[in-house]
Amino acid sequence: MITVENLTKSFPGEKTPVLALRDVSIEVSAGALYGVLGPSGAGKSTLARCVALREKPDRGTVRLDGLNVARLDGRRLREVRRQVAALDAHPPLRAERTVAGNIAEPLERLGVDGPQRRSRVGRVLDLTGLTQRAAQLPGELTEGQRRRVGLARALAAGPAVLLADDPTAGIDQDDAAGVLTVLDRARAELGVTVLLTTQDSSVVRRACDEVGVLEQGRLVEQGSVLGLITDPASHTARAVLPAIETPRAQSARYDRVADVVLIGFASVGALLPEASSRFDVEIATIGGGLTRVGDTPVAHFRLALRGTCSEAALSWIADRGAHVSPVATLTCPVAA
Ligand SMILES: Nc1ncnc2c1ncn2[C@@H]1O[C@H](COP(=O)(O)OP(=O)(O)OP(=O)(O)O)[C@@H](O)[C@H]1O
Repeated sequence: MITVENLTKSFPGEKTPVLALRDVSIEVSAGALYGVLGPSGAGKSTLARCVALREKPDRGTVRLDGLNVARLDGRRLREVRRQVAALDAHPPLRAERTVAGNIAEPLERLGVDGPQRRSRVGRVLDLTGLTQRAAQLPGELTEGQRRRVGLARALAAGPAVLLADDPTAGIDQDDAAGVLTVLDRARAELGVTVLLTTQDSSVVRRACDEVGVLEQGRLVEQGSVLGLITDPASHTARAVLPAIETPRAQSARYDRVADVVLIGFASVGALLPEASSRFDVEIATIGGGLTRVGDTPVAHFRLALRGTCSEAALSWIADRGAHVSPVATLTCPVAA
């Protein structure tokens, strides 16, 4: 578990210091995939560097499994550093060494013996989908494959925490999906706690179970992604859910209009048809759409209902766990 408390970090600026982090506190559960989401300059890399012990904060504490890292002495600090791996955007791979050799390098430096080294390299090659590439040289790989070699290197020594600063930057959608799959497998199969930073909300939607949103060095929101999207006004919901772009006039022809967030197979597939037949109301979807958050189907729809029991149908939908926000309907001007 990573606990960051009241972290503040500034850098010297031209006239006044640049406040990169302002009193930021986050909590990353053990084994979670936590995404720090924010625009360029929000302080994401600075936060990742402070957690990776590569940067010293002005104020505040970083605890790894409850241990305040600032209080550790030389030997203990080196041990803790070994538990925290950081993925570089452009991993420094040795051109003359094979993929397997590059992955083995950090283990060689740690003095891990031959058989153990081979077994660990084999495991992370498999985890990163690079087994077939083990004997190739970095120059023969795509950028996405090189990024996965970097991940394999970072994971080889068996860290407890992996910090991935913008892991999908500069690679195409397919390569990005490959990198996110590896991060998910690292968490699921090796129990690694992953903290990634990104400007791309689709990375949070596809891969993260927890999120912290940074804006101008401040944490404006954090929590589980599925929890935060139940409030359509949250930063996470606005970044992750399909947008509703329905002209208001379209609502006028209905008795009730509401925006709903439906989470999970059961509610997305069955709730609306059941409400329609139970209450004998017509339910039309006049905006929004479907997406997936991780593996979970999620809908953000604008529903328009017609029928005397429209209100009761909406209450029934809400009682079954959907998040319903009524939308005011326009009344049509009546011609004189
Ligand atoms: N070493 C440094 N010296 C001076 N200013 C810095 C330094 N590192 C970061 N900053 C400043 O701190 C602020 C936060 O930068 P940071 O790189 O953490 O943001 P970011 O959210 O990671 O941005 P990006 O997504 O573009 O990487 C920015 O204003 C940046 O210019």
